[in-house]
Amino acid sequence: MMLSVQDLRVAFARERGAPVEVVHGISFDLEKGETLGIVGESGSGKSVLSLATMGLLPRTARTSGKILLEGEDILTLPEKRMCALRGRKIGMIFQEPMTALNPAMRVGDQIAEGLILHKGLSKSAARAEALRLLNMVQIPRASERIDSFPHEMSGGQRQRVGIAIALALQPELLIADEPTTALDVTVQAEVLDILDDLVTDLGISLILISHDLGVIGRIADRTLVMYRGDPIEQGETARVLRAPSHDYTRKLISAMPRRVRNSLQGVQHG
Ligand SMILES: Nc1ncnc2c1ncn2[C@@H]1O[C@H](COP(=O)(O)OP(=O)(O)OP(=O)(O)O)[C@@H](O)[C@H]1O
Repeated sequence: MMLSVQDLRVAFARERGAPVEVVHGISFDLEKGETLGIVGESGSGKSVLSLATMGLLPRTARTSGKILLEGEDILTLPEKRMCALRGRKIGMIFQEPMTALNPAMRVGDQIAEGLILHKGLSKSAARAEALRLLNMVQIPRASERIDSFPHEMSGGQRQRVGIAIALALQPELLIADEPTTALDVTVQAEVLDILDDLVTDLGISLILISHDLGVIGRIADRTLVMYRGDPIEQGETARVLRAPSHDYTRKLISAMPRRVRNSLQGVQHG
């Protein structure tokens, strides 16, 4: 088992009064090579859950339950050990690649940086690896683009660079928080397909977080639906889409464009 979250609760301390609980007892398991989609509206606790998994909750957070990463409980690990896991075992892909990338540094150098720092690669070996990664995320003319600055690339290409950076240290678990929300719909599909292929090829486990069930439905094996901090439904994505057991899930499904809904539910249409 890659990740096992067991009855996770997160509350935030306030200056006055009792802490406010925002995640109310979430449990799920994630196998190696599996993609779990977490869907829910704004404020449902998706980001708090992903920060908890990265060991990045603010000091005001109070937690209970367990987040076992290959058996080690992230909630009780010393910061030093957590730092070692972050990046190495767990990679993160962010919503807006422009804010995650350094605008003043060539993309190849940004990918190489982690390899030199954490893996002890020489400059030239790191550059060669950066080029391999850029090809892997299907950046066209990668040998030229390696020397581009982020602003010289399209949004979709920047997000691919973000994926390359996350993959550089060969993590076993990737967390992608709204990775395509900032992109055009056609580019969204491309980036999701690349992510899906990589996860399959490399045998990585992926947590894909989105408010959009259309995004989740495209690549997630299993889906967890969250509503105001509660896990209200969880199961195989195909089952959740075809036979949702909760009204809120039905609402999310009917909010999708019909064409997307039909294709995800496997409905034939002309
Ligand atoms: N540092 C914090 N201190 C206090 N409350 C917080 C903190 N971070 C998040 N919350 C609260 O936790 C709840 C869940 O927030 P979270 O960001 O996880 O939602 P989300 O589902 O990721 O929403 P979005 O899609 O808008 O990012 C919200 O009510 C939010 O106000």
